[in-house]
Amino acid sequence: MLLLIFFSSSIEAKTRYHKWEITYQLKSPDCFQKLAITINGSTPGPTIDAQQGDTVVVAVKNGLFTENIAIHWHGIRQLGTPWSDGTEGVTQCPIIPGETFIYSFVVDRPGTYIYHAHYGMQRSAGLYGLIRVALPQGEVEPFKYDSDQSLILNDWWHKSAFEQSVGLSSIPFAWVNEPDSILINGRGRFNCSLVQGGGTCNSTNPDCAPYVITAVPGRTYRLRIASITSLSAFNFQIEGHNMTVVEADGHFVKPFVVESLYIYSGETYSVLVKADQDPSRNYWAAVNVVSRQPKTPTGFAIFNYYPNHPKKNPPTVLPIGPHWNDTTGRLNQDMSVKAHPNYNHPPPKTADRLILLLNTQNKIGGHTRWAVNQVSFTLPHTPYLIALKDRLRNVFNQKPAPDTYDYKTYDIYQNTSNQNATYSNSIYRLKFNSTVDVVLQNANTMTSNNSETHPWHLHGHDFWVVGHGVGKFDPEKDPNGYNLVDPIEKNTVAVQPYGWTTIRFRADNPGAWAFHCHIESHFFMGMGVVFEEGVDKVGKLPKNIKGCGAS
Ligand SMILES: O=C1O[C@H]([C@@H](O)CO)C(O)=C1O
Repeated sequence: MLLLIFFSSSIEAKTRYHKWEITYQLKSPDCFQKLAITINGSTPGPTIDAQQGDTVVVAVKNGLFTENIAIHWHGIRQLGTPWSDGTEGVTQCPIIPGETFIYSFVVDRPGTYIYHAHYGMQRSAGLYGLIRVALPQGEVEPFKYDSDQSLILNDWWHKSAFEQSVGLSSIPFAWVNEPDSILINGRGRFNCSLVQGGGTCNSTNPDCAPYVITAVPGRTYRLRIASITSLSAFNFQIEGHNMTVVEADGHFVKPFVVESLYIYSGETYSVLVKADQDPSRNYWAAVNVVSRQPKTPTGFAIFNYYPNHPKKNPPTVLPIGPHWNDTTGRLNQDMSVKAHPNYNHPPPKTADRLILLLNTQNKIGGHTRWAVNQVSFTLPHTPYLIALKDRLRNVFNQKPAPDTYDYKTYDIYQNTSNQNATYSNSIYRLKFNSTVDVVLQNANTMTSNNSETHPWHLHGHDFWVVGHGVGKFDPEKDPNGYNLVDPIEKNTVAVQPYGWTTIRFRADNPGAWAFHCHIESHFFMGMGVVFEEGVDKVGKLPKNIKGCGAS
């Protein structure tokens, strides 16, 4: 009998309740004091730990005085709960000050995920954290480790999210510029002697003491590394230690070894690191900006060999990482990530629809914007999920968004300053259960000889990364090179400068789902689209997502 009770409780899914209050607080994560958006007083917010199959319930109270909020559960597919995706304007109305909104969703896959604000530019104000989903009782990962630790990487500005968003939407345009510092688990280091124009900066503030990972010599550490940057692509390394990549965006990877790991905003990886170097000293864990000219000092934590003092600085200089402009190195890593042979679910061999998306930077009516097939995305006042389900037709542009661009004549190396793009909130409607290929095509920006890296994130799905290439995608030839054998499944993938990336997914999750560049300012400037599938199959919408626009 006892055994029976034990058995049934160990397989029963749990409900994990969290009660959060979102408030502004003065914080000094990089020694410089700034107003940050916190969860129960902290940034990053609390880690959500759960087990596969559990239901996570988060009651979010908006304790900001004058700002709305919404929180997205990044990498969680929201099967059957599309209204809990937390995407303001797409799946819900924002949570207004003083109101409490209850998110409730099932974490259906083990792995490492993120949560973050999905309203305006609030992510860069500090509203983010980690979600770790363990395997069911009795199951183990296809790799071994002695200890499981997490590092959440971020970029940080002293300017407020308000000042940034006003700059981005003004004429003349004011770019957010490179971050002031890099944060590892919410800790960074700004050189206080560089503070201009006042402000409080205290280099001995314990808030900005470097994060320490303590390792026992000979042991193997699983490090879950997540990037939630608003802009930067990073390279992460632990001086002198190789890392074996074993997980990407919640999927087990065919293990491969790197000296350093490239990680883009919205991605998560697990790596295994063995503490097998000289145990008489500590080592730097270093984070460097790549793919944009780095103007931000190297971020660092201390990889501390027990029993050395955790605050003992390594005797070496901080590693500077690979050259920022080494696109080949980054593309090589992109192509090395494949599904683990025992967890491989190959994609359908053909797709029912091909959507070619050209990413360009444009001027529209004097504003600097990003566009996809010459359409710069704007969010409607009535969230799509509500408009579609309740058949409110005049609340967004009903004309389908364009499936292609003029790929025969478009020169991806040309400067886009003379291109004419338009604003729209039109969407892509996908046939339920169809297989869709989306090719992300990168191009030159409005600056000559410049093309940037964009990490694209899909809500509500994982996709197979079936191909990456350099130059212009050729729909006749390039699909012949697709990996349909063991492509990795992910929710975020980068498209490299002047390159292309193809993802394949099944439109099998009823709802309305954003697909966008995970650089916060780029989505703010229009770099995104929305897919709808099977909205007629969505259950009754909860009332609490409504109340804005025509809803
Ligand atoms: O969207 C962007 O704008 C700037 C620059 O292109 C114009 O100032 C930049 O680097 C971006 O990524």
